[in-house]
Amino acid sequence: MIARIGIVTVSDRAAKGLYEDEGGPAIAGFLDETIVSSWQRVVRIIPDGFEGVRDTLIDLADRERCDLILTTGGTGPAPRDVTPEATAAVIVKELPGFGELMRRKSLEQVPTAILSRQIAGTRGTSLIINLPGRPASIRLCLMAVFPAVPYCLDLIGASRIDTDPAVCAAFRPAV
Ligand SMILES: Nc1ncnc2c1ncn2[C@@H]1O[C@H](COP(=O)(O)OP(=O)(O)OP(=O)(O)O)[C@@H](O)[C@H]1O
Ligand SMILES: Nc1nc2c(c(=O)[nH]1)N[C@H]1C(S)=C(S)[C@@H](COP(=O)(O)O)O[C@H]1N2
Repeated sequence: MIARIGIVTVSDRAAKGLYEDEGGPAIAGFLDETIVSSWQRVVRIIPDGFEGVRDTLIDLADRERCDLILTTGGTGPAPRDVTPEATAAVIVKELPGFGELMRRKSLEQVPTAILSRQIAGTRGTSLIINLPGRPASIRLCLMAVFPAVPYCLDLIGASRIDTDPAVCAAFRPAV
């Protein structure tokens, strides 16, 4: 099966068209550069808000059958930042290591990295990962965690993805 990857920008202003979304294209650019096997993208740009983010994640996981879903935005402490809450409502198993590692790497870039409450987890055969809203954070965060993503997809029965080791070497423990 060809892997399907959901790319979700959660931003009030990008959803209204007040600025052009740079987060979704930054995620897609990383994936284009990194993944050498075939994959299909499913793109959404939605405003902040619990129900909208929750329903989008459920739609991408259960109906669109996305193997991997990457969100950007809405992870901070502002009142409308509820992407982690919506993600927590949708996942069955949390994978705390993803958020821990992304925050640790981001802290080398900005002290405000601790303000991101980004989480990750699985729902059926989908892996969902939150990224901060700042487009500059996306490559850094994905470079940190992506080596573990293909094996995680193997373990949950999702479609296989292969990466270019020159960009980001996937680690699959020998069996
Ligand atoms: N999708 C995006 N495209 C381009 N720039 C973005 C995007 N999301 C965030 N940014 C930039 O990063 C900054 C911090 O992102 P944050 O998610 O906190 O935005 P925000 O203030 O909550 O507003 P909004 O939800 O309307 O994007 C924004 O002020 C904006 O400059
Ligand atoms: N790598 C990286 N991580 C980062 C940032 C950044 O600029 N680079 N911004 C931080 C800031 S200022 C905030 S408020 C939080 C949450 O951002 P979000 O609400 O846009 O998701 O992410 C943090 N993580």
